[in-house]
Amino acid sequence: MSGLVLPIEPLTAGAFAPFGSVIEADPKTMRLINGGTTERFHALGKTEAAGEDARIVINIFRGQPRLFPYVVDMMERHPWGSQSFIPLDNRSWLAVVAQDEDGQPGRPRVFACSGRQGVHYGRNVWHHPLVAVGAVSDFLVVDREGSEHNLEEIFFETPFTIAASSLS
Ligand SMILES: NC(=O)N[C@@H](O)C(=O)O
Ligand code: NI
Repeated sequence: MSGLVLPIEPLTAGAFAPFGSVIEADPKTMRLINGGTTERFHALGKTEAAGEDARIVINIFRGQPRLFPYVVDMMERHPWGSQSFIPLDNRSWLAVVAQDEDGQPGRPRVFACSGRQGVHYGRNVWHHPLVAVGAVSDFLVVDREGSEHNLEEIFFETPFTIAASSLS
């Protein structure tokens, strides 16, 4: 296996806070609307789209399942906007993020996301492209479209490995 084996951590709002937010039906965010017939879990992610002609777009990403052990050899970030991933198939998946260290991604952290947990990556936060697990999986993806180039990729000299998905 290539390089350091990365542990898989449970996704919690606190652990993920340096990278963005967790998109889930958290009772602390809930407010009743529509005459009490609907629970609104409010502002789970604060989208950002910078640049003259920038706008937020809503997409569906159909991800092929990654094979494990999976080699994390690169990270990316979007300097001009945020990016949010919400699973549509109620299938567990992995979110891989890293702190910025002088313009480079630090050691990646791997979070196990349930099929009812999405994540919101803040603007310019290092992350690995979508890591679907187990089967082809659809995700609702909310991110930024605009004229500026919105993708920065860094490849590690020494890659990391996710040994096996310990997802149920
Ligand atoms: N390229 C693209 O839109 N996908 C990545 O940004 C990703 O994070 O999966
Ligand atoms: Ni991305």
